[in-house]
Amino acid sequence: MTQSLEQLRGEVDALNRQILELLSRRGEVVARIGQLKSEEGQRHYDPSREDQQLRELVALNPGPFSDATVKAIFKEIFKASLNLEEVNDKQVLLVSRSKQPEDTVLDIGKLRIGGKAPPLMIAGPCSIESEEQMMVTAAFLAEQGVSILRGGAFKPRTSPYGFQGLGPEGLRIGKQAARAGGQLFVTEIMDTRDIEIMSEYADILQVGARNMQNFALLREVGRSRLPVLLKRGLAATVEEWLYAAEYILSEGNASVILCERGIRTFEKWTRNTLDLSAVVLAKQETHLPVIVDVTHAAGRRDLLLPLARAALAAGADGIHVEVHPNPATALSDNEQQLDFAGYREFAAGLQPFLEAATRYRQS
Ligand SMILES: C=C(O[C@@H]1C=C(C(=O)O)C=C[C@H]1O)C(=O)O
Repeated sequence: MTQSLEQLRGEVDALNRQILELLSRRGEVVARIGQLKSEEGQRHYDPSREDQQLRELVALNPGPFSDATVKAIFKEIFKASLNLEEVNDKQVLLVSRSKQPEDTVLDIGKLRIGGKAPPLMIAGPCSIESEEQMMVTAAFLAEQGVSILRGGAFKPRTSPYGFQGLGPEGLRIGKQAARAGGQLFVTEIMDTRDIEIMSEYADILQVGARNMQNFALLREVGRSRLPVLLKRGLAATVEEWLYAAEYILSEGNASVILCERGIRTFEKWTRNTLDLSAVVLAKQETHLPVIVDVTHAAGRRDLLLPLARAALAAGADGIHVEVHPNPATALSDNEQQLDFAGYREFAAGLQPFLEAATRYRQS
């Protein structure tokens, strides 16, 4: 019996349709497996399960394809399935753009952060040291148009013997100074037990780099209704950073600002390495505002301005920089904070870039 080419091709087409239908059904089942694994916090990739299937398929292989070919084809199917599981997993993240395509814009007091809003400046000393220090700084920064005053009352110090901050008294001073300067006050929370007192004084809660994966703290600030500034951990991948933000959103607090502050690398000439691709990625993958802390990224004053310019060009929604009336006498980070003259110069050098970024964002 001779069959025409056309007939045989017709048969192949029908088989293709069956294979496609089976593959699609398989994809749906795999996606369900993926969902279960996500819920249980399990890894998606499971080589022993893949191996078990390959063995069974080889044992059943009737030919004409060789065992190696069957294995290669199925490995492709496993790879595609794994992609499907992971894509589905990403899509359910509340922080992701696929969940919310439009930018999150935070309205805090009179301030807007994110979206098309002009990039803003967050500045102030590393630690709150005295009322005078904060009042003078707030007044100077207000005159410079800085809308958010920073200052730590609880300090995460490498050594337990380092200055640990003024605590509640520092919070009171920080808020008083910010109000005098017409600014919002952002300060770091380190302990879940401080949430009440923090809520009394802070306009924005900062979760510091060292606490980025303090999951209890993330959940606690997630249950609060205050905006949260979430710094990226010293050695955190972008994925870990975004999952940290997810903890906060998953508790019902959608007011999160991401802050890239440099990561640890082998480089010694800077304190940390500013990861601008993380800024771009975070802007692309999430709908949250992203700011850049140039002080901690560089750890040296001479790099602050070029890095801040680069951050704005990369799409940052704001710049965070440390300013102290007299850095030489500061109780922490005295190598890297700017004095007032330094800030003036920094702000003047950044101004054209801020204006360009503002125009670009509104175009
Ligand atoms: C679907 C699963 O997840 C992944 C995909 C597999 C597949 O496509 O068969 C097998 C193992 C995992 O790498 C699973 O674990 O069953």
